[in-house]
Amino acid sequence: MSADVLRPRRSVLYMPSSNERALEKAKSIACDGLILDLEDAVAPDAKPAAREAACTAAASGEYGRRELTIRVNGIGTEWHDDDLAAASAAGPDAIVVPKVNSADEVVALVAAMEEAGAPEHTRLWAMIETPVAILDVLSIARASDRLACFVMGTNDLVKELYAEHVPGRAPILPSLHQALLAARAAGIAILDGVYNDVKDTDGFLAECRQGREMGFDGKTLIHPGQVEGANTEFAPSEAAVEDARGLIAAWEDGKGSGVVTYNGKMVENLHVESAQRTLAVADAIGALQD
Ligand SMILES: CC(C)(COP(=O)(O)OP(=O)(O)OC[C@H]1O[C@@H](n2cnc3c(N)ncnc32)[C@H](O)[C@@H]1OP(=O)(O)O)[C@@H](O)C(=O)NCCC(=O)NCCSC(=O)C[C@H](O)C(=O)O
Ligand SMILES: [Mg+2]
Repeated sequence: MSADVLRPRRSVLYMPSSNERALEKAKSIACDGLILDLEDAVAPDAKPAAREAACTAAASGEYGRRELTIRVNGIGTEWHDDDLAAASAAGPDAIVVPKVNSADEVVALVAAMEEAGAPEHTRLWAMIETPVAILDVLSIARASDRLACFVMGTNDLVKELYAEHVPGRAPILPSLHQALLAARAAGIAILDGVYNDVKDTDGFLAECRQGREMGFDGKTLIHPGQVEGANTEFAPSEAAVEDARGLIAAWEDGKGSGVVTYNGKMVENLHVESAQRTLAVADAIGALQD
């Protein structure tokens, strides 16, 4: 397991880069990552100033352990090229590109980042939020070593499918699973989409739990009030850590046999590997400092 794959991404908060107060506040929010937005959350008139603010923030080194990313405007928009060039030069941890639709687009994005002088540590994160992306998601996931993460854009996906936002998300589960399969096959991280109702804590926590059970690494968020819940739901619980330790101990006690039981359940090598991953994730979270 590489360090990058294990980097905690339980809570990744979007914020409009045009909102100076929010950019300042973010320095003390306990999220694992930030997406400084230049796209949907920023009005057309405010985009040039927002671009400058995001790039200044990314270059400032003032966001501590938080993984700092900039979401540029989409390919083909009037702002995209300038956003990508400026963000590349600023050197955030990643550049998030909305509505990525093909492997060719990934290759072209990486070439443009390199041409604009993006430092090696600046990765590409691709938003998966259209039907065409879902239908070609494995080739997108495998298009470049610089692509480190998928971010689900569930609002755009619901819109494009003519679907509806419903509890349990049945209309988009096949798409979410398809993207998860591709991310895991390619060995990259994947973040769940946002929960729009910032006042509905129960609904938000239920959706976090669902995302974690499906296999997402974390959730994208739109409000600071969602951070604590995501941090808790996407971290292994104390019980899960204890269970993982017990399972590994039972396996080691029965060394030599291909299968043992723990708490009455069959344990094989693959369960041991899952338990080791749980402990590695818990350790990576435990090592975080503010
Ligand atoms: C959703 C909001 C518009 C709500 O704003 P507001 O009503 O002002 O919230 P509060 O009054 O509760 O705010 C309390 C304080 O917290 C700060 N704040 C609020 N949101 C953020 C944030 N995201 N990051 C940092 N700080 C934040 C406020 O400034 C208040 O601070 P203070 O004044 O000091 O008390 C608002 O939360 C918001 O704008 N959220 C982000 C929206 C956004 O970025 N949208 C775009 C990304 S989502 C998307 O596009 C998904 C995808 O593409 C898809 O297709 O699904
Ligand atoms: Mg979107």
